[in-house]
Amino acid sequence: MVVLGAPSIIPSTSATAAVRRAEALIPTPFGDFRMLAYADEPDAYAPHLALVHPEMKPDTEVIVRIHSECITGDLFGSKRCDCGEQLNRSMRIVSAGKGILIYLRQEGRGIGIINKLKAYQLQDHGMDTIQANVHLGLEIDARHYEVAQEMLADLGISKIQLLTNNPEKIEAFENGPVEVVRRLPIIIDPGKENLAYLRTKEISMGHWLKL
Ligand SMILES: Nc1nc2c(ncn2[C@@H]2O[C@H](COP(=O)(O)OP(=O)(O)OP(=O)(O)O)[C@@H](O)[C@H]2O)c(=O)[nH]1
Ligand SMILES: [Zn+2]
Repeated sequence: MVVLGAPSIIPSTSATAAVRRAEALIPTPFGDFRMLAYADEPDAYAPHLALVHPEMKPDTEVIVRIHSECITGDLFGSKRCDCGEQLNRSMRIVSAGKGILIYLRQEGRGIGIINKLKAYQLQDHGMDTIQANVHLGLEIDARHYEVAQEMLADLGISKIQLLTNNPEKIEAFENGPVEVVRRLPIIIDPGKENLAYLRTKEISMGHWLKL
């Protein structure tokens, strides 16, 4: 018999702003994961998600990807960015390494899908990804990573190997409850549609891309 609301197989160790609200097994082409939803409100529409390998061991240096929502790239395969390919590759790496993928609901570097589409339109008229956000009166990058650290702490994790090319993500972990012991690059070969975007990330945002 399935008992709804049964105790989690992954113990919860904290209850901060990101409260674990629900979880279930999700079989994917990359393997099985437990999907856990974290939110302030019990029935929040867009909770942050953790995809946890069923054999993840919290007392090891867990391989972690912190992925920011990109509906255009992740869901529809847009070639304007590298997000969809990064997501697929991350799931493969995380599955093989018995790690965790955290999916943060901060679409468009935190400005939301409506503003991201407006920014894309400006980019189609010659601005780069930074200039477009500035033109709209928005932050270049409005993302935060505290919630990801809270989720990792909730899962009992204190040391991670972080899959990223973004120096700000590494800095965000300094002095926090979770230590990044190693950075693992996740570089996607550029295509003609995203080369300029990736170059801007490398040159103006300091991403470690070696293009
Ligand atoms: N505002 C804005 N957001 C974008 C644009 N292209 C992608 N994004 C968003 O950028 C976020 C992904 O950021 P990236 O800079 O690709 O990667 P990252 O997460 O910072 O770094 P990595 O860990 O190395 O992948 C997602 O939330 C996307 O929706 C754009 O042109 N404008
Ligand atoms: Zn994207």
